[in-house]
Amino acid sequence: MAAYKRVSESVALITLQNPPVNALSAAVRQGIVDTVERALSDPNVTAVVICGQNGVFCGGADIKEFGSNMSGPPLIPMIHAIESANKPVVAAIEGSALGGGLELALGCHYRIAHSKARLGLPEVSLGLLPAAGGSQRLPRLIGVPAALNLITTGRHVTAAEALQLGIVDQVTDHNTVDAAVKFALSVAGRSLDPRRISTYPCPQQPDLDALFEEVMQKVRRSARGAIAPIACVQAVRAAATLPYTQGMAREQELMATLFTSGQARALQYCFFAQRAVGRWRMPSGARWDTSKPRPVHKAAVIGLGTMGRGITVALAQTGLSVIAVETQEKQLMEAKQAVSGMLERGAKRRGVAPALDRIIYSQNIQAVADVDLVIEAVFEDVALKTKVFKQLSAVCKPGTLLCTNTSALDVDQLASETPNPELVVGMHFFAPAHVMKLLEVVYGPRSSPEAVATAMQLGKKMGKASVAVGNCRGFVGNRMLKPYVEQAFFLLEEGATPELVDRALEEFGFPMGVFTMSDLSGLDVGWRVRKGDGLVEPGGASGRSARVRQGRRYSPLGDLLCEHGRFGQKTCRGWYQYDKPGSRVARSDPWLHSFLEAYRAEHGLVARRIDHQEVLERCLYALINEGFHILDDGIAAGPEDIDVIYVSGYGWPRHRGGPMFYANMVGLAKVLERLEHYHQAHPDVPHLQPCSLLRRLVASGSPPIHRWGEVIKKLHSQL
Ligand SMILES: CC(C)(COP(=O)(O)OP(=O)(O)OC[C@H]1O[C@@H](n2cnc3c(N)ncnc32)[C@H](O)[C@@H]1OP(=O)(O)O)[C@@H](O)C(=O)NCCC(=O)NCCSC(=O)/C=C/CCCCCCCCCCCCC(=O)O
Repeated sequence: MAAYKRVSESVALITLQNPPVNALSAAVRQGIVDTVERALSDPNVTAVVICGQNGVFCGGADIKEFGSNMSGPPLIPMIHAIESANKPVVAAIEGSALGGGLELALGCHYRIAHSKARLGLPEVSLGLLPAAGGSQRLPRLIGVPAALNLITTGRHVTAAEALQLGIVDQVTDHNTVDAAVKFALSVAGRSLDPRRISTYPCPQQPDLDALFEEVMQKVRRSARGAIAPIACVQAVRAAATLPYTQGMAREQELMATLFTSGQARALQYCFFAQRAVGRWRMPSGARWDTSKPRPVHKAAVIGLGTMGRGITVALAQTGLSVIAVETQEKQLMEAKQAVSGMLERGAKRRGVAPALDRIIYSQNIQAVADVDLVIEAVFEDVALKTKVFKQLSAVCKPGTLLCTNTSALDVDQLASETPNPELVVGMHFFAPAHVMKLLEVVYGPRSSPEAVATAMQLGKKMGKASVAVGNCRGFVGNRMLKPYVEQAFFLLEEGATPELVDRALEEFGFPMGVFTMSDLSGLDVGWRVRKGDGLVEPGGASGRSARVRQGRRYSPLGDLLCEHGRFGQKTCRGWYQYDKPGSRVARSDPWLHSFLEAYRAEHGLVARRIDHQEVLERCLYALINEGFHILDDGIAAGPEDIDVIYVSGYGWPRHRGGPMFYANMVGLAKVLERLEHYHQAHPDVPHLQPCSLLRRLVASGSPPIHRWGEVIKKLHSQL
């Protein structure tokens, strides 16, 4: 809807009303059409101001409408009617002007923004392009290079940058609507011809072809198979080379392809999934809306290794006071230097002062006595972590939340070592912790809803995609990773190379394949875990038992590489070879290929031809199958939680929506059939045995993903 009011006698004030972000639903579009017509036909009105209620101009087209039959007036003629008006129309931009919201503003003759407003054309992140004239008007207004940057990245700009780019005409620190009304009165009666952006020629750009070629190459590289960024470049090219009307036709043509694409569905699902995980719930019935978080002003980090340093930076950048504790003096000094460096670099990038004075460093755990929350990030050793938790319980003031950053240990066990297990949760950050978006908040059977709410709120403040999950081995992300990596090892045994497996996964859209990832994170990490699980036998054992452990198929390949001192990038040798320690350039290693041949010969394995499809099906379906187990066990509340974890922390291509969404797109019956096929071929691999939830979903007619909850009978947990 849109409200209409006359202000200052001759200004028509149109207010978009669709909380919370005034999205351009059918009713809002109808409201705009009606009120603009009314203003233009009223002889007492000399100018028009369009604003949004509750301090938000407009969050763009209503994304919820995209999946349905769209009715109501279309955006393009509506914006055209505004641009062609014979009275000045001024957009008063507060809060956000995004997507269709900014396109609406670009149709206005003038734009006044509040200094705190953000503007952008983020359609690309929804698998679309700015198809209400945005791809044609923005380059005409600010030039091709700047428009390409905004439209292909979807980034939001501040009002100050928008002013600098020429997107807005004025920025105010005061009441935006008042400023816009005053401005509208001052320009009433002036010729509007120079203000209609669609009539502008696109600013001349030397060597246009070379520019588009360069941008297209860059976009293709970073898109990892996403089609919308490429369509965005093509649309801007149309703006730069064609008259406006033809450019608009091209914009529509490109949009028609994107609008119905699976990628757009996946990306729009991700948008809503990211918001849905904030509405967490636990098997006990505790929920986000009934659990009150505690205020956290002061936090502590225990252990300043790589993870502890990143967490310290993330907390300080969020505005908290931080006590950073490291008992080893040398390590403390190194950490102090590293943390300061990270804070300084981050502050420089964001144009703010570094938060150095928010951190107090100490060698003494007693220093954390008055903090509201502690994050323990000491070495991954259960005895050490237990000792730290006992010390913290004795030192901290009553009610302090105790969080562990463990990635593999049992959160319940640590909680049981404290007198107040209800105050214990896992906060599983991902390295580097100040950069990576994902945070798994792990609750145990005795974690209080208040503790979970506090950790979730802190994660949100830190700008993390925070997902509440139950406690189990590997939580959600690493638990699903295990069968994925396992399949990759088996594929090597059967005839694949690391290069082949990685290429298939990278073509699917992962930033790096499983073996490149393993080299980056260090092969010794998994080796240590497997040793702890009693799986490693020196020399890989021999005879029939060599490839069987604990009654199931096992590949000792990773262990054997570690025995050769091949730990990945840090040792210049792993699944690939590297020129220097830490180098990111993975080169094929003939040694590895000979090693694989010798290994197969020793174990009587005959290499066969393996294609990309098999790599994808075996690795991805095994991972997805584990996702179904996780849902069945009640460890994740819904498929959205799993998908947000994989998209935010494990490099799953966003335009494929996350593993559970992908399974839904492929078709659950197909995933089931392929798992059955592979399990028949490899009966000694339990991870390939289809999960009963997957069978139940298929038997229920494969409902759409938002209705899986009806089949996951009840949220129960193994806790
Ligand atoms: C920055 C925000 C605006 C606000 O952030 P914040 O304050 O943190 O709040 P959130 O939690 O994010 O959001 C609050 C709730 O609001 C919901 N929300 C937000 N934005 C929208 C929206 N645009 N539509 C619907 N709902 C929205 C959000 O989900 C929250 O609710 P809940 O918690 O989930 O219940 C931030 O929200 C934000 O960034 N929003 C998104 C901004 C954005 O991406 N905008 C672009 C939208 S796409 C667009 O505008 C496209 C325009 C082009 C024209 C489209 C024309 C379509 C028809 C063409 C058809 C042609 C093809 C024909 C095919 C054929 O031939 O058949």
